[in-house]
Amino acid sequence: MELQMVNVTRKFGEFCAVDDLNLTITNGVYGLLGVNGAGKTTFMRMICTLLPPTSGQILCDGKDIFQMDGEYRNLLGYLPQEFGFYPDFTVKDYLMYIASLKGIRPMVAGKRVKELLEQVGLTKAANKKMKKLSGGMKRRTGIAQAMLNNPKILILDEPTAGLDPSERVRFRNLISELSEERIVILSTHIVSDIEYIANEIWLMKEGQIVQQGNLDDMIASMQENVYACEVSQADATKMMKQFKVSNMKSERGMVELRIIADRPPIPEACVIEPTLEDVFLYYFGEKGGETE
Ligand SMILES: Nc1ncnc2c1ncn2[C@@H]1O[C@H](COP(=O)(O)OP(=O)(O)OP(=O)(O)O)[C@@H](O)[C@H]1O
Repeated sequence: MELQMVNVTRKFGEFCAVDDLNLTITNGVYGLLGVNGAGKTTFMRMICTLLPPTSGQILCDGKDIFQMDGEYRNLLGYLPQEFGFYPDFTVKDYLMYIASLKGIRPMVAGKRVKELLEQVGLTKAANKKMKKLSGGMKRRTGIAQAMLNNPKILILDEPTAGLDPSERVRFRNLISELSEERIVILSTHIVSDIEYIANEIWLMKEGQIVQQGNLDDMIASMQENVYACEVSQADATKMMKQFKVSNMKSERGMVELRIIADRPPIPEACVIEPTLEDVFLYYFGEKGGETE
């Protein structure tokens, strides 16, 4: 399976939300990382045929997805940022209902729902009402509905938003498990989600992919170093204005700073190994601790 984006652009009036994207996507997990408003949802809605590009084409194994119609939708599973459900439906009824909307026969659907409830760890909650579920359980139900038709392309828009750390880890593991033999594209602005599970990372800024590759490629693309140093509170305040500070931690009256810069911020600073969070700040952050 291959998805190809060829000069894909989406404008809203004069505003360009997605700007001339060219990507070739094969099986694997792709992490779309960007600040709010970067164009992630617009990008995903186009791949799901919910929004046509203003210009350019999206091809699935060489065929235009907007012309494939039902054939393409059968290949697709989508978990939107906010997914609608009837609060009084039980988890099982909700999944059976979505299965019927997807045209899955009741006999097949019953078996599939059972399998998926098992896979997402919701067997015991099958008869719980949707309104009684925790945030993590709701998201797991959301992923189960996206997986009903065993899609070859799975699109997850901010799947871990609002989850607590243990739910987030559990959800990440689930996504990794589901990623065998399919294309999974997930968007987030939570760096660690991507760091752990994406084979390829796309950094999106103002509608463009400014950098793509695996974690090592991302780190290698940085033209600056990451430095660690320990300074007084007064110096830390000054340095915050001067440099991109990716972390600060106060300890024993001193402040440990993690700084992204093209030169040592102070002579004693030592170079340390960058993380994806540093890369994110390198591309998106500003000096003075402000981010876009
Ligand atoms: N229907 C629309 N009409 C006008 N502008 C839109 C529309 N949809 C999106 N935009 C604009 O396009 C830009 C990209 O929006 P998009 O929702 O794709 O970003 P995002 O990266 O998903 O952000 P977030 O993380 O906040 O969801 C934003 O500036 C948004 O205001």
